[in-house]
Amino acid sequence: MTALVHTRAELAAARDAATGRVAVVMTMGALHEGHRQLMREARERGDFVLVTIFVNPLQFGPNEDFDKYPRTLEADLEACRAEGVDLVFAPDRDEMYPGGTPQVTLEAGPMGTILEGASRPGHFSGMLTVVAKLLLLTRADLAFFGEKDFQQLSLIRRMVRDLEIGVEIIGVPTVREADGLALSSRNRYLSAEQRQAALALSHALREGAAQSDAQSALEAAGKILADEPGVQVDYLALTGPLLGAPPRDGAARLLVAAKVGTTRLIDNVPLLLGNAA
Ligand SMILES: Nc1ncnc2c1ncn2[C@@H]1O[C@H](COP(=O)(O)OP(=O)(O)OP(=O)(O)O)[C@@H](O)[C@H]1O
Ligand SMILES: CC(C)(CO)[C@@H](O)C(=O)[O-]
Ligand code: BAL
Repeated sequence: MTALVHTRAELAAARDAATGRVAVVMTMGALHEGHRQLMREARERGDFVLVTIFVNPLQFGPNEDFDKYPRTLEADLEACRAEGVDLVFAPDRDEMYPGGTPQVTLEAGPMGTILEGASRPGHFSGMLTVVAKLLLLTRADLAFFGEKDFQQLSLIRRMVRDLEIGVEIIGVPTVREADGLALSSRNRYLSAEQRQAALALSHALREGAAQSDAQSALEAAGKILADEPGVQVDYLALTGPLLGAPPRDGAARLLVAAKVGTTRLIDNVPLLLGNAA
C-alpha cells in the first residue's frame, strides 16, 4: 500500500512509524522509467521506500519553465504504487517553505559555478537547499539520484561529505529510450521533429565514448552535434577535477547540454578511453 501525505506533520508521523532502512527518491514528478529505476533500486536496498514529489521554485531561474513544468500527481501515484513505494510526500510550496522564500540557503561553491551552474545561476544553491531540507525531513538512511544529472549528483555527494550528513548517496545509471535518448521529464516538451533532433545528444556521446583519447572524444562528439541544425549546444565538456572523484566506474565523463527549440536537455556518458567497446 502506497500512502500519500502532503504535510510535514504527516511525514514525520509516518517516518516515526517506519522500521529498518529508509530509502528516499527525490523527484519533481512527471515520473518516467528513469525515476522508476531509482525506485526499484531503493526497494532493493531499503526497507521503507519514500518518494518525494516537489517542483522546487528555488532551483528555477526567472526565465525557466517552473510554471509549465508538468504536474501529473495521479499518474505519478500509479507509478509509485506499481513499484511498491511505501510513502509519497508531495508538499505544496507553503509546506516546504513556510516562511516564504528562505533567507538562509546553501552555497554550492566552485563546483556550482561551472557547466550547468554557469548557464543556470542559483540553480544548484536552490537544488542543494531543498535536498538538504528533504534529507532532514525524511531522515533517510539511503538516497538515490540519477547519473543523468551528473553534476547534481556530484554536488549532493560533496554536500553530504562537507556537512557530515549521515546518509548514503547512491548514483543510478541513466535510463534511455531504445534509440538512446536519455529519459527526462522535459522530453515531453519536444515535438516529433525536435525529438528526432535531440537524438544527436546521445549519438554524439556514444561516438565520443568510442574514441581512444579525450581530444578525439570531444572532436567526434562535437562534429555530430554541429551537423544537427535543430540542436544549439550550450556546452560539450569532459569532467574536470572540480566534479570530484571519478564515479563508481572510475571513468571520466563526457557531458553535453543543448537547447532543442526552447527545451534545454542534458546528458552524459562515462569515457572508458583506450578500452571502449
Ligand atoms: N533517465 C534517467 N535515468 C536515471 N535517473 C534519472 C533519469 N532522469 C531523471 N533521473 C533522476 O530522477 C531524479 C529526479 O529527477 P527529475 O524529477 O528532475 O526528473 P528529470 O527527468 O531529470 O526531469 P527534468 O527533465 O526536469 O530534468 C534525479 O535524481 C534524476 O537524476
Ligand atoms: C533532486 C531534486 C528532486 C531536487 O529538487 C531535483 O533537482 C531533481 O528532480 O533532480
Ligand atoms: N533534473 C534536475 C532538476 C532541474 O533541472 O531543475
